[in-house]
Amino acid sequence: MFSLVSRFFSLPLSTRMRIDMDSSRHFRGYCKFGDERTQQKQDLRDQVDYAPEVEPIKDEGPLERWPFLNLYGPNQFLPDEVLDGHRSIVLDWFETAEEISNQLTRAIELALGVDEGELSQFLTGKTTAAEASLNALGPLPYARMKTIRYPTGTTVDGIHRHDPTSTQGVGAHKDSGWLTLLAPSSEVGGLEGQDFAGNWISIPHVDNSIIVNFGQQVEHLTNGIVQSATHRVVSNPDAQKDRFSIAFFSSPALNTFLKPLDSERFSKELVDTWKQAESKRNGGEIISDVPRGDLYARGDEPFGWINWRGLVRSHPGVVDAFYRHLVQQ
Ligand SMILES: O=C(O)CCC(=O)C(=O)O
Ligand SMILES: [Fe+2]
Repeated sequence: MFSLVSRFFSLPLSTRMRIDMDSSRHFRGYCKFGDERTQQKQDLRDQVDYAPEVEPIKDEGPLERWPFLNLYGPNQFLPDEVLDGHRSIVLDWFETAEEISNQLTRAIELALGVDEGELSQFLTGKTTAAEASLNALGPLPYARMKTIRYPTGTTVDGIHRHDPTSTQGVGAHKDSGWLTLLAPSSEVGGLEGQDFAGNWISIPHVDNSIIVNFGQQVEHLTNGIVQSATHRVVSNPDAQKDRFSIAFFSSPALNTFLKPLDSERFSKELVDTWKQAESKRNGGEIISDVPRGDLYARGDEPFGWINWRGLVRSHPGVVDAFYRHLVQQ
C-alpha cells in the first residue's frame, strides 16, 4: 500500500489530475495541493479520496429528497498500465479496515457494557429508527478513506503555499465520523494529539501499527465517556522527505438517526474510572481547540446529511460541476 501511495504521488500532476475529484459527482478522486482548508487556513497536503465501490442510486425521487444519496457510486482509479494495482490494493485495504472497525466497535460495546449491536446497528444501517422512504432503499453503510501526501518545499506542483512559513499539514480537528484507522509512513513524524489540558503531544510512530482515533459520533452516542481526539499534522516545509499517510474513516450508515445511548446502563467500572479521572483534572473541564459537539449528528435527520455537508463545504469544485442547483435553492 505504501509503495502504491508513493508511486501515485510521484506521477506528473497531469496524470494525477486524470482522476480529479471535480469530475466525480460522488466526491471521489484526487484533490490537488493547497485546495483544502481547516479553521480558515490552507492545509499543506494533497490527497485521493475513496468510499465504498458501489452502484450509484438512480431513482430521481429519493435523490431529490435526499441529495446525500449521491455519495453512493464508483471510485476513480488509474488503469493498471499507469499505476499498477491501484484499484485492487485500495479496495483490499478498504475492506480490511472496515472489518477492523467492526471488531473495534464490538470492543467498545463490551467496554461500555451495552448489548451486542447497540452501536454496530448505526454502522450497518440495520436499525429500526429510520425514515420510511429511506428504509425502502435498504441499509446504506458508508465509509471514506484518503491516501495523503504532506510534501516538502514551499512550491509543490507549481502551486505556492499561501503562507511560506505555515506548518499546517492539517489544522486541529476532530474526525467527524465513527472510528479512524490511521497508518502514517514511518520516516516522517508530524502527527500530534491534544491532551485534556490542551497540550499538544507528538504521536510516536510504531512500525506495523495503526493509530485509532474516535470520531465525533462515538463521543456523541456515548455521552462523551469516549472522547473524540483533537489532532493535527505539523508539516515542515524544510523537511527532507514528504510524509505519507493512509486514513480510513468508518462512518454511521447514511440512513441512520443517531440517538445517544442511555449512560445509566454503562458499566459501573468504566463510569467510576471516568469520574476519578475527571476529579483529577482541573475543574473537570476538557480543553480542546475544537468546540464540543462541532459535528454531532442530529437526532431528527439521517446521518447522510453530516457527510454531505462536510463534503460540500470542502469541495466547491464538485458543487460547481454538479450541484449548483442545490446550492442556489
Ligand atoms: O495524515 C495524518 O496522519 C492525519 C490525517 C487526518 O487527521 C485526517 O485526514 O483526518
Ligand atoms: Fe483526522
